[in-house]
Amino acid sequence: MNPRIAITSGEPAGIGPDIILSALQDNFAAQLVVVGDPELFRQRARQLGLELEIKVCSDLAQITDHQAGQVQILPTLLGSNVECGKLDVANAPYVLETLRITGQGCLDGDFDAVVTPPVHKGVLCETGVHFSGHTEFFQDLCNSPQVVMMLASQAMRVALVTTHLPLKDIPAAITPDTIRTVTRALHRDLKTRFGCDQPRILVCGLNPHAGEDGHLGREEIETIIPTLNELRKEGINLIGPLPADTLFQNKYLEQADCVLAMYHDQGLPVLKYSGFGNAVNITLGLPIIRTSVDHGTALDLAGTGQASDGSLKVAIENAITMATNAKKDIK
Ligand SMILES: NC(=O)C1=CN([C@@H]2O[C@H](COP(=O)(O)OP(=O)(O)OC[C@H]3O[C@@H](n4cnc5c(N)ncnc54)[C@H](O)[C@@H]3O)[C@@H](O)[C@H]2O)C=CC1
Ligand SMILES: NCC(=O)COP(=O)(O)O
Repeated sequence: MNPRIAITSGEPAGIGPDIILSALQDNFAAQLVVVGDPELFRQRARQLGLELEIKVCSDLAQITDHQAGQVQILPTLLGSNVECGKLDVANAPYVLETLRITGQGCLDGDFDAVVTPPVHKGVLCETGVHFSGHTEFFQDLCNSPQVVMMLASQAMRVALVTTHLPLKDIPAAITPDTIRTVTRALHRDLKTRFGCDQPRILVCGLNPHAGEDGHLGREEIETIIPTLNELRKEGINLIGPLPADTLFQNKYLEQADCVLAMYHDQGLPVLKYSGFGNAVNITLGLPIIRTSVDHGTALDLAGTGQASDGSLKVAIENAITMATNAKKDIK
C-alpha cells in the first residue's frame, strides 16, 4: 500500500496554495491529502486558471491514491477570507491548526509523513505564541529532545547546529552538549534515512577563519574542537572545523555526505545559491517524517502563477521515499 502523506496549506495569502495546486497536477505514488480549507483551494485554482478536481474527504477512509489533477482535502476552515499577498492574523490559528492536525496525525499513525509549504513566522507570532519555525513547532509537539534542520539539494546537504536564533544568541548556544546531540542525530539519520554507511560530516567553524588559532574568537579552541575530538572517539567521521568561507568548494564537498554549519545564515545561503527552488528541508531527530520547501511565502507571487512548484515536488518525493523505506523497515 502506498504511504499516506499529509500536506499543510501553508500561509493562505502566500504561494502555498498555488504550489500545491500546481504540483498535484502531476503523478505521485502515494495517498496525498491536503489539510486546509477547500474554498481557499477552489478560489486559488480559479484565480490561477487551473482545472483540478477538489475532492473533500470527511474522514481518513475516503483518502485514496493520488491521481494527477485531483486534490484530496481534509477540511479545516479559515478564520477570514484571503486576499493574495495580504497577511491576516485572523488566519494564523488556521495555519497552526493545520500543523497540529498533521503532526498529531503522524504521531497517531494516520499519516506516514507531513509535507509543509511555507508559513509566515511573523504573522503567527502576532497571535501571541512564539513561533520560530516548523522545526521547533514539531519538536515541541513530538516532545523531541533534539532536532536538526537539514536542507538537501542536488549539490550538497547542509545541516545546522542552531536553527532560528538571533545572531547575538548563537555563540552561547554552541555548547558541547548541543554539538554532541546534533552531530549524533545527524550521524544516525544519515545512516538510517539516507543510506550513508559511514557518514562523513564536514564541520564549519563559528568565527572567521575558524578562529585563526584563537586570534579571531575562541569557540573553536574551547568548545568545538574538543567536542569533535570526543565524537571522533565514538566512531563519527568528522572533518574540521574548517573556515566556512572556504569549505564550500568541491574539493571538500566531494569528501563529505553533509556539511554541518553552526547557524542558519552560515550554511543556507550557499545551498540556496546552488539549488534554490529544487532543494528540500528535512527535520531530523523527530519520531515522524517531515519535509518542506526551501523557500518562504513569496507574498509577491501569490495568485500570479509565477511561483515555482519545484521544491514542493522534491519535498513530496522525499517524504514518499522516506515513508516507503520506513514501512519496509517495519515489515
Ligand atoms: N518553510 C517555511 O515555512 C519557510 C518560511 N519562510 C518565511 O517566509 C516569509 C518570507 O520570507 P522571505 O525571506 O521573503 O523569502 P521568500 O522565499 O518568501 O522570498 C524570497 C524571494 O524568492 C522568491 N521566491 C520564493 N519562493 C519562490 C518560488 N517558489 N518560486 C519563485 N520565486 C520564489 C520571492 O518572490 C522573493 O523574491 C518569512 O516570514 C519567512 O519566515 C521562509 C523560509 C522557509
Ligand atoms: N530557511 C529555512 C527555514 O527557515 C525553514 O524553517 P522551518 O519552518 O522549516 O522550521
